[in-house]
Amino acid sequence: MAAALQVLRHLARAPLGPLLWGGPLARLASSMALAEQARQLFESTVGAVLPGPMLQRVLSLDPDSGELKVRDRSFQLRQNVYLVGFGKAVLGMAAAAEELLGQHLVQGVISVPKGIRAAMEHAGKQEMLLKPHSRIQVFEGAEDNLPDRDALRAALAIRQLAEGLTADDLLLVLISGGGSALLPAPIPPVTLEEKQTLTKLLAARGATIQELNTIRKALSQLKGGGLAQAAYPAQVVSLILSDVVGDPVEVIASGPTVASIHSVQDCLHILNRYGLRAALPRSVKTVLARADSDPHGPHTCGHVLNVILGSNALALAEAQKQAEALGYRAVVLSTAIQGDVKSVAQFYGLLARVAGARLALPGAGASVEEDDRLCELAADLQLPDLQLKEALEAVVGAQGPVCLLAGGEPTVQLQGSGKGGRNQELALRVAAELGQWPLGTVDVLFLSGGTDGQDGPTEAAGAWVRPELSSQATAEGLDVATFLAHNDSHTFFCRFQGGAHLLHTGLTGTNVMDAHFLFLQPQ
Ligand SMILES: Nc1ncnc2c1ncn2[C@@H]1O[C@H](COP(=O)(O)OP(=O)(O)OP(=O)(O)O)[C@@H](O)[C@H]1O
Ligand SMILES: O=C(O)[C@H](O)CO
Repeated sequence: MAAALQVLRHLARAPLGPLLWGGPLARLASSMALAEQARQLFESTVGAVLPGPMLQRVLSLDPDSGELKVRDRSFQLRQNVYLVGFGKAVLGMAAAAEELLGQHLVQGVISVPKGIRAAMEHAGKQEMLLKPHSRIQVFEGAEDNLPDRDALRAALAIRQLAEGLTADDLLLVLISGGGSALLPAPIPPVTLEEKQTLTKLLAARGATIQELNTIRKALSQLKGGGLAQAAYPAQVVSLILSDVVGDPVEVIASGPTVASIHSVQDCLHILNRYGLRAALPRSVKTVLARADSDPHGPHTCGHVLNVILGSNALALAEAQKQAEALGYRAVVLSTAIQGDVKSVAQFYGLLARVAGARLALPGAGASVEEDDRLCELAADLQLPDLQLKEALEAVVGAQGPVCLLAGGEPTVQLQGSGKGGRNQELALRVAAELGQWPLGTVDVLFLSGGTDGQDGPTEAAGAWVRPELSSQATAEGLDVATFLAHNDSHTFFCRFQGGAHLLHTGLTGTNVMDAHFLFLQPQ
């Protein structure tokens, strides 16, 4: 990485190319207010992964022959399709699937978050709702993303439907983030309450989603390939909307149609790591001990086709196209942003400084120390797909407005009892970082938004900030550091300039993690 920056320092001092800034595209870019462009770009990002368009990209049905195409695979339909689904985005996915399948759909059961139908109705999003005489039965449950009795009822109805299928049937499985909590079917004698407690403890102690879902799979009848097994010998097609970095089908919603490859030893390591092994309920120990000597071995899933329908990468690819159409030089930095929100904010703050300096003074750039520090921050975050060198090269070559795009899911270690979400907290922390640097003649805006439209337990999707935010807030009597110390970013943004920096979309009906945009515009 340090070598990459040496090259960039050289590039930064190279003679200027033709001056593009001031051309027609750039004029278009400057004609709309930057904040409005950021908002519109976020909407386009979400629009690319809405259930309807996503399904239509992957599925097509020939109404005459009844041939269903799923990417390059074909299935002959003869009113033999059943549908199950679980996840935060599944209501809209089911509506789109029912519309497409028509009379071929015999019956369906879906498990979706409590209150989602009322919220979609309230927002006037008819396309996210099932038609009045739908063949799909809807269960709502898992309030606060935790498995509950309602979700258990849904899971049992889904299992029953799957178990009744024959070799002539096709089961369409719709999966999205939040699916684990919406499909709880603990293996007896583990109870729902015991599973809920273990899940909560693991999450509170900082277990990753990979670790959490490894444990969930070991204790569940339907996760880790159990649903596919229940549906055998029917053919199974799973359509998956990814909310996990890297789109691992075995992790998303705990992979109900993907054979689990984890051993009991893997589970014990995880439970040890979080200090939970000693206090395990007897039932959990019994199920783990039984799994070790299971004569049937892991579930086999040869009758299953798993397809990723949509992801953060797909959403950002659309954002990149839209930003370019607005006259920006747009680069996708990473779709795997993870790590503590403080480190992520430091990274974006310094990135703005380093990139801004290159844009303002193409022959000079930032200091060697700043370049090196940026590399260190990037290395600490361990982002497998980071395109830092490419992004900085693009800045040097742009000589006009630049938009750096990224996605993922940073984590917030909650210390205060304030109201916020990881996107609003990230935006506020980035504002505090930006306030430290003299960015001179470059206009900077950073936006962070959750693609599901709800950031933490707030009504906002996220927020956008500029370098002058901290000083403007001080003038309004608001101290950014105090709000951050209490994880109170939402309260801050509600008060600051009357809430003008909040990103409000309402529930979007989709969910592919978060999107981050960094805009840099020479003045
Ligand atoms: N006061 C707060 N400040 C900052 N972050 C918070 C606060 N309260 C909750 N959070 C964060 O919000 C997240 C939970 O909210 P949310 O439901 O949007 O995320 P999620 O469960 O990961 O779902 P999704 O991935 O679908 O967005 C957690 O990451 C949590 O740390
Ligand atoms: O449901 C889950 O397990 C998480 O949202 C990850 O997909």
